[in-house]
Amino acid sequence: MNFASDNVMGASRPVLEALVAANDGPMPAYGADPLTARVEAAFCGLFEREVAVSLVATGTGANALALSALVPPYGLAVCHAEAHIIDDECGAPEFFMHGAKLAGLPGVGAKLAPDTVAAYLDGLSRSVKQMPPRALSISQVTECGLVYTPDEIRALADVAHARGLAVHMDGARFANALVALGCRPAEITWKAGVDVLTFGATKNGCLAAEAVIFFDPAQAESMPWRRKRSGHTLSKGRLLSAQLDAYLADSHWLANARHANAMAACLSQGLCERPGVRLAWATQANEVFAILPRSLDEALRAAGAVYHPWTPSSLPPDERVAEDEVLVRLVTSFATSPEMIDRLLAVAHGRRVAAE
Ligand SMILES: Cc1ncc(COP(=O)(O)O)c(C=O)c1O
Ligand SMILES: C[C@@H](O)[C@H](N)C(=O)O
Repeated sequence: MNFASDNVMGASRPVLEALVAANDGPMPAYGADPLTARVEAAFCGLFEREVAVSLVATGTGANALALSALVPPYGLAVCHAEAHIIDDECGAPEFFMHGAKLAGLPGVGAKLAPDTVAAYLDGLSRSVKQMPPRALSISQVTECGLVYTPDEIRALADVAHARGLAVHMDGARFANALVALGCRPAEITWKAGVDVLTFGATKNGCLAAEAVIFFDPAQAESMPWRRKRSGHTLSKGRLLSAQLDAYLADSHWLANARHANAMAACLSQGLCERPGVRLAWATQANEVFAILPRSLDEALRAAGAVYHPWTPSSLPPDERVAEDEVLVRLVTSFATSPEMIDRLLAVAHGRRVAAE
C-alpha cells in the first residue's frame, strides 16, 4: 500500500517495451534520432501549433532550464511560497538563472490568486536596487493537489503579461490536471497565456522523461546551449524520445492520468466516510491531502500503508490541524490498484484484511 508519491512507481509497460524496442541498432545521438523528431511533431499536434521542444531527464532540470531562458541573472521569478521550484529543487532554478531570485507568495492550497500577484508586483520598487520580475511560475497541479482552471490561468497570465513577466507552468502532473479539467492541452497552456510548460511524464508512466515546451519557438532560441551545458542533452537521446513516443501514443498518457485520478477520488471518498477524517484541500487530481486522527494514522502505518506527513502551511483560513491529528499526503498513480485502495480503506474502517 505505497502512496508516498507517484515518483515511487516504475514505468508503464508500453513505455518499457518501447525502450527495449528502441535499443536495437544504431541511431543518431544527442537528440538527432528519428524518435525525437516524431515526439517533437507529436507535441506540435497535441498543442495545435508549432512549439519548441527540449527533452530532459528530470522535472527539476526542466523547470530550472525553462526559467533560465526567461529570467536574467539580475531578475526575479515569482511563484507560490511552497512551489516545488522554491522548496524542493535545492536552488537549481536560481543556479541555472545565474543568481536570479525566486519570490514566494501566499495562497491557499499552494495556489496563486491574481490579486496577490498584482499587489506584490505593483508594490515593488522601480529602483535599480530591486531585481526586476521577469517570470511568474505556477504549478499545474499545485503542490497541494489543486488544479488551475483555464480562466484562473488566463487571469494570472494577464496580470503577469501586463507587467512584462512571462508565464512558466510547472507541469510535473500536467496530465492529471488536463484530464481532471476535461480540456484540450492548448486551452490550459498557450491559449490561457502560458509561455513555457515543463511537460511532466515521469510521474505518470515514464522512467525519466520530461519536455520543456515553448509556445513561441523564438523564446527557446537559447535552449539547445542551455540544455547541453546543464548535462541534460543525452548522448543516447533515444532514451528520452522512446519513452515519450510511447507515452503520447494512443493517448496512453491520458489513460494513465485518468486511472490515477480515479483511484485518488475513491481513496478520498472512502477515507472521508471514516468519522474524524476530513480533507485539507479538495481532491482534484491524483493527490489526497487528509487530516487524520493520530490513532488512525498509526493504525494505517502499522498495517503497512506508506505515505508522508505534510506541512499544514497553506490551509484554508478556517482549518486547523489539532494536536491529536496529522495532515498527510497520499499520492496515487497509473500503477495504483483498486485492491490497494480497498485494502487501505478496510484498515481505515476497521474491517479485517488478509496479510499482504
Ligand atoms: C510539483 C513538482 N514539480 C517538479 C517536480 C520535479 O521533478 P523531479 O523530481 O523529476 O526533479 C516534482 C517532483 O515530484 C513535483 O512534485
Ligand atoms: C514532494 C516532492 O518533492 C516530490 N517531487 C513528490 O511529489 O513526491
